[in-house]
Amino acid sequence: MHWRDVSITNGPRPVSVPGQQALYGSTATRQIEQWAASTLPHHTLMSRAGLSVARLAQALQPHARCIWVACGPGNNGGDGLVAATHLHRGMQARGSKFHVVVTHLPNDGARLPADALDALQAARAAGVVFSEEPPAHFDLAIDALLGIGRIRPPQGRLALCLKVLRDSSSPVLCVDLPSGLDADTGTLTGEAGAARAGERHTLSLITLKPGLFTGTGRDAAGHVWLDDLGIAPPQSTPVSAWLGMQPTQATARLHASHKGSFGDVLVLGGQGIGVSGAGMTGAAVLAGRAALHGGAGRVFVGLLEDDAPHSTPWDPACPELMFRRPSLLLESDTLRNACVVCGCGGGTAVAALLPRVLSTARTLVLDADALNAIAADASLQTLLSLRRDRGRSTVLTPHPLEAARLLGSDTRQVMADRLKAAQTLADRFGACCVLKGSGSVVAAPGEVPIINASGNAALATAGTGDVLAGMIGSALAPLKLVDEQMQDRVASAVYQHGWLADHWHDTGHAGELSASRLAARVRPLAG
Ligand SMILES: NC(=O)C1=CN([C@@H]2O[C@H](COP(=O)(O)OP(=O)(O)OC[C@H]3O[C@@H](n4cnc5c(N)ncnc54)[C@H](OP(=O)(O)O)[C@@H]3O)[C@@H](O)[C@H]2O)[C@@H](O)CC1
Ligand SMILES: Nc1ncnc2c1ncn2[C@@H]1O[C@H](COP(=O)(O)OP(=O)(O)O)[C@@H](O)[C@H]1O
Ligand SMILES: [K+]
Repeated sequence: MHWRDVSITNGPRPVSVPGQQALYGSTATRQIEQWAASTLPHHTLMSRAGLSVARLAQALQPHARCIWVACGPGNNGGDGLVAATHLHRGMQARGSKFHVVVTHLPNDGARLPADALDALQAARAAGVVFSEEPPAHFDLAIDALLGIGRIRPPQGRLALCLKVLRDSSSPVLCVDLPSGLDADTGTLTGEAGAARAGERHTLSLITLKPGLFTGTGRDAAGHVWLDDLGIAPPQSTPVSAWLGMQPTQATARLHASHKGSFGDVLVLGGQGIGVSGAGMTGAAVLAGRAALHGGAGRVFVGLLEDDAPHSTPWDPACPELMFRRPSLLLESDTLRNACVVCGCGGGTAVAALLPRVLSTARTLVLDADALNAIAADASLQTLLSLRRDRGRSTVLTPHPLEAARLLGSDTRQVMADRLKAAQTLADRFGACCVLKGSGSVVAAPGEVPIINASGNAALATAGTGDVLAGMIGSALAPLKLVDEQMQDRVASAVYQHGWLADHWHDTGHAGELSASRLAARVRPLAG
């Protein structure tokens, strides 16, 4: 996601502050809204919301001649009507070439909410122009059709307006949420799909919502802005998720440190071409390189089903990697003491190692084929679930299909509620779970999940998940008692992974992003 800074002295601000931002789902937001409304004069929140929308619209398109405001049947539409009234007054003062057009879509036979009705009457009294149809051309559209209210599948004029908004090559400013986006899950209702054509902005009101940052939310929302409307959520309101935007700078290492200070990583994976005919050696090498660049003191790689048992594998681009036969590694202290990254390119061969790995490794990152093997074997699931009680730490790094296999569901169900899928896996297996994809979710047992704010589709290329597994391995390797710090530490690695993709072209001409180039850019995390 690219945050854009627009100069506004008060009101909305761009969401680009490092640290963790609280996200509140629709239920929590409604609680905050109702609590705030009960302490303020009637119509205050909608007045503030509409003014904020109008100001941001002006800042985004100061020279717009025609602004189309699409207003729905609820309070989101009310916000749009207040904004339209402010914009209309401003445009009127500039002359006859400038105008605002409102398309208002009340529900047949249903009453407008009181605030929205007031806003409609004020807009009419101010002389705002209403039209049944969107104008043929507009320089900016304001999407005030649907907000955090209940969403039904759109039909008729509502569906048509949504399509015009989603196809618009002119900028669109969404009020609170892109209409049709579920605030809690980031799934989008309606057939038109996420906008692809023009610039998109979303001004989130009172709270930031999880759905803006995961699943299809990021594409639908574009640049996200927040105006809290002067409301600080009460401490008692539970946070639904955190938006993870960790700093990535490494701190200087102490002079009096040695390679043992930074821990060992042991990568088990990379099945050779052997009997199956499908070689995936590179996956383990990528994880190993990432772990090394991520600051691990030593990195061992155990390749599975070695093709040429008497040859000595090595990585010419990264000769620091130490290759060992898995049979030796499984019997060594390294398995117990290192952070073990297991499964990258593990193929079918990894299943045989898992009983020993699950019972012995102190800290374990399970990726790819290790997850598939566990999904297919109830006894491995039991071993995994027992690890936490035995004082061992585990990270699962599934992409949505791997998550679906572990959950016994399908990818559609996982994507329908990514936060829930990640949290279910974390709670069920007593492990930290990174559900990968746009807006990766980092969940831990009994903790509020973190949605990662960095990364983009340049990462959708083979091997970047192996790099992430290695990065998490090096992030956890130096820690002794990791459980308390685990989720934040893992989230920092996930953030750096995405950050590197977001800043790929900042430092010269490195060519397009590939997994091996990505691994080479990894740096040790702070702390
Ligand atoms: N209250 C406050 O203090 C503040 C509120 N604020 C603003 O209010 C927004 C929440 O307002 P809201 O609760 O009215 O929900 P919103 O999403 O606007 O409308 C839901 C309506 O849409 C309708 N509908 C849904 N699908 C449909 C379909 N397919 N076809 C047709 N109709 C459909 C649905 O109809 P129903 O299903 O109930 O029949 C219902 O009537 C929030 O996002 C923020 O922008 C801010 O101003 C801050 C202060
Ligand atoms: N569109 C995207 N936006 C953000 N991150 C993405 C996107 N596509 C892929 N990624 C990230 O790239 C990595 C891909 O991992 P994975 O699917 O396991 O690939 P592989 O198995 O090829 O390594 C994950 O960290 C994922 O979150
Ligand atoms: K909206």
